[in-house]
Amino acid sequence: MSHDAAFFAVEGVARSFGGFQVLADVSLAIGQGEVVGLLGPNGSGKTTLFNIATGFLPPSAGAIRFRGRDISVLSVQDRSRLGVVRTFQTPKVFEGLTVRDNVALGFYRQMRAGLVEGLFGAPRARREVADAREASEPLLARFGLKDLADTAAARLTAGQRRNLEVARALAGAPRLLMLDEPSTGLTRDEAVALGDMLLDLSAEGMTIFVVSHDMEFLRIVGRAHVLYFGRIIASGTLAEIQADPQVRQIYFGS
Ligand SMILES: Nc1ncnc2c1ncn2[C@@H]1O[C@H](COP(=O)(O)OP(=O)(O)OP(=O)(O)O)[C@@H](O)[C@H]1O
Repeated sequence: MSHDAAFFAVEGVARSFGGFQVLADVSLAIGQGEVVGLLGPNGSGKTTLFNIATGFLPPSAGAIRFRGRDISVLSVQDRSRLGVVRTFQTPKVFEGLTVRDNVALGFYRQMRAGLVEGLFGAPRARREVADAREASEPLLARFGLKDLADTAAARLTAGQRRNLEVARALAGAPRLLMLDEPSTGLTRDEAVALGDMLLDLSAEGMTIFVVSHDMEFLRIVGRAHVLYFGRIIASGTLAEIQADPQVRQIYFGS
């Protein structure tokens, strides 16, 4: 698969909170179709980098480029419309809505008008709601959620919630799928199943950027970067990173 280095790029990103520098001059690039990991100990700045990449936080310096365009000033919604879609460390689902409607909401950005209104009864949006629910069915099936489609999301297990969150993200037709600690809270079997699912998506051409410190889960990445105190200290294949003396020292403690 050919990798276009300009597909997604973090360029010289820095971020401070108060006087505390959390990210310092971070640059990395992801080619179209790649699966790239971001590792690092707790507090090294991984989630902050994700928040900056997706528009939840502005950087203090630097830029985010997507498909050649500087998207740094765009809102979360505008980035999502362009295809930069993320999941969260703690899955964000609408507890009171059914599993099906949680996935249906993921189709919202592709709709002309008020899916949210439609879910709450405005007649003019009902057609779109019906369409979104129908479009959700293949994703529900793919993520093993078909039998739970009419269940309130609040009743799901941690693994099911994670699958639901990823299914909803996919409903947004991402070009770049960003996952923050996706194996957290999953059993080993669930993590393996989710990793296999992401490999399938990658084989279909999806570009994936994943934060994780779960080395078994990270088998899915082609390359990874290691953050330490807000700087990238190593980049390469997982094997290269695992063999890096500095990474071994700070990350594995040996
Ligand atoms: N809004 C904020 N205000 C102040 N400090 C913050 C804020 N967000 C993050 N930080 C600090 O920035 C540092 C990096 O946090 P971040 O969550 O990005 O790290 P992380 O690598 O994702 O860690 P973890 O694996 O624990 O999630 C931490 O010291 C954190 O306390």
